[in-house]
Amino acid sequence: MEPAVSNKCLKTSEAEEEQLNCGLLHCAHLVLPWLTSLELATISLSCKSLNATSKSITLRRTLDASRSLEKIPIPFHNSIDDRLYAFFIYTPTVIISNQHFQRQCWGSISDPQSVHDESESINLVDNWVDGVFGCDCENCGDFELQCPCLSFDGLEDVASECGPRCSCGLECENRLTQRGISVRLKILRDEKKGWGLYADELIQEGAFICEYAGELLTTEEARRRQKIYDARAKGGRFASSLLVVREHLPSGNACLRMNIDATWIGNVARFINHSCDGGNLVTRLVRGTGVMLPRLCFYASQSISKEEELTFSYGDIRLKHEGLKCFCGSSCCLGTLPSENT
Ligand SMILES: C[S@@+](CC[C@H](N)C(=O)[O-])C[C@H]1O[C@@H](n2cnc3c(N)ncnc32)[C@H](O)[C@@H]1O
Repeated sequence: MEPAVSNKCLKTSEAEEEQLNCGLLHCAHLVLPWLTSLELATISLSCKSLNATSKSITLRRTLDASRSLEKIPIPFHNSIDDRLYAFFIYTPTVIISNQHFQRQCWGSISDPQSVHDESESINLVDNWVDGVFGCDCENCGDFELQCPCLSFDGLEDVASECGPRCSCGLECENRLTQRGISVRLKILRDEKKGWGLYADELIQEGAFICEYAGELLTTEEARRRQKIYDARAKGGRFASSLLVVREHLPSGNACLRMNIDATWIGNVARFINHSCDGGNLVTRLVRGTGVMLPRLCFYASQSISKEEELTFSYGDIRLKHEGLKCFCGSSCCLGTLPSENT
């Protein structure tokens, strides 16, 4: 009789163990997508099942840098080294700097809706100007009817769109940049420049590519971070993405300054590398009617073929003596990347 009793005990404990493993695996699927790449790599060493879960999360991360926050997935490809993807928090548009927003679910097998729900809690910049009302056109795209939001002031680097108080919806023809990325892109690794953004289809001249999204910083905070980034860049293997946008009046005086840092929180524009010849992109400040801050948007300055890298000029000024080496490869390359005092 005795062996039968112990067999029964054994069966119960095996069943319990299986149940425990199932529970652990379920927890792992919920928790691991919230980890950074380093944390994920560390935990994957602990046991076989966590290793397998980490691998499937990593694979899903490489397939879409935008975590389904854009309409079209934007994959990573790397044939240079062992980095499978770049880790950062994704935001499709500019957000107010938020020290508390440090984690985002990425690579989960569950519905990507979880990222959408969570992104709604991101502090988006939605700054309305009091007393400004929007248009009430039936069709803003009808050129004859002249939507008042389509003001043309003759400046090529400024554009206007319908805003939050207009009666039209997101499908309005005059809200192109608000609908997000609609061209196929991919992120490739280069031996000298690190990650870069590439066309994954033929892109027509003038097409909207993406906004430069990131954390909106005060000038004081931008200066503090730039010092840290400069020190880290000297050690190699660190790329920062802090952009200072200055809008100038026709007199030449600056009237607006925005500091956008996409180093930790941003979108795929953070992968656009510099080219001394100006590259194939132009930037334009896009203002929505009744919205205080414009958004910096990239457009194709020429037709861009599939597999071509998307680049623009970071500027003309080179103030830092030990500037980073430039590998843009253009015939007019100046040898170092532009650098200004933030
Ligand atoms: C906005 S990020 C671009 C994405 C970056 N390559 C990465 O791996 O994340 C800017 C950084 O990319 C690198 N970079 C951009 N353009 C470059 C170029 N023409 N030559 C060398 N490095 C470049 C520099 O490290 C620069 O600080």
